[in-house]
Amino acid sequence: MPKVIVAPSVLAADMGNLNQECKRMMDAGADWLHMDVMDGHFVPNLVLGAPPLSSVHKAVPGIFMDCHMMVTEPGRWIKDIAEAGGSSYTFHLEAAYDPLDIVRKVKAANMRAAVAINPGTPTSEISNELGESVDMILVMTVWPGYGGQKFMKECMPKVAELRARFPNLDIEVDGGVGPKTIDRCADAGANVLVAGTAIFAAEDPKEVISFLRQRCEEAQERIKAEREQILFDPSSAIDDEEGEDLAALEGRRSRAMTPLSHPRAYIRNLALRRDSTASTDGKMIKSGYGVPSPSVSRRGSDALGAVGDNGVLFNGAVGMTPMHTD
Ligand SMILES: O=C(CO)[C@H](O)[C@H](O)COP(=O)(O)O
Repeated sequence: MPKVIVAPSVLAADMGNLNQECKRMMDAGADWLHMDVMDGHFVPNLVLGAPPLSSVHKAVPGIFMDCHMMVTEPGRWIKDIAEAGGSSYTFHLEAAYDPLDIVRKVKAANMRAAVAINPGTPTSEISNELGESVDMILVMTVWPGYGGQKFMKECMPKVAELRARFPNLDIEVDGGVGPKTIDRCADAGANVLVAGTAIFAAEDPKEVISFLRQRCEEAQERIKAEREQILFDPSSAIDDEEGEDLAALEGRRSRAMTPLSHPRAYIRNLALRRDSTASTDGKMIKSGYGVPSPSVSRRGSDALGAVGDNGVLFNGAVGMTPMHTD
């Protein structure tokens, strides 16, 4: 799993002292600073732009500015943000006419390229080509525009699905992330954690940053260990949260397992499917809940739907899993 990165969101900073606020976060152990840029059109708020970012870049040595562009014309600001010292440029998929072209331009400007999706945008909108061309995907866990909103846990299946498709990609979550919600994010597979209010308003930001990092690293270790155990002994894939095993779940599609209802078991079983598929060397691709489809060739499965990283079939086996709403 990729390295855990904690990025305080400056939306919750004292904007009149932005340079000082960013230094304060770096001293508290932040890896990146998440710079929210809003144009008043894509979101109903107006915040930041290249000049203040340039000032921060000059005043805070070694800062990594993770620029989240909540703007209607994402291609328009690439040069300005690069010249201001931006390290990463995240544009919204909803605002992009040609996302791959934006990615090319961002990389040509020597920044990391990332794409963001709003709570209402499904992961199916992110093509394999786009996912493989970016350095990071940002899954918004609130509707963008304002800090201090309630974390939307219903966005976690999207994180889990993207983690399964792109095992080594940075996956960022932003909105309502903090000590109370970190476990959901970490269990779903997020590794870049943006938190505004939870860090800036804390009495001890250092403590919050290290808590978020620690919980996420622990989840990564747990997922890795569980995955190794499954590879060693596939029959151990018992859902310890509900006491149900894979075989039982297969016969009960109407109460499907989802990342939200059974987060740890869901990720374990995605890994199991991925690895057992990979081990057949492309001769057999599994679909649904571990049901082999020997007649589906790699070419044939491409026609049915996308084959994700390591051969996971995304013709709906994961993406269209009925949601468990209770
Ligand atoms: O992009 C954002 C809002 O559009 C912010 O980064 C986000 O809301 C962080 O703030 P908080 O942690 O207080 O929710």
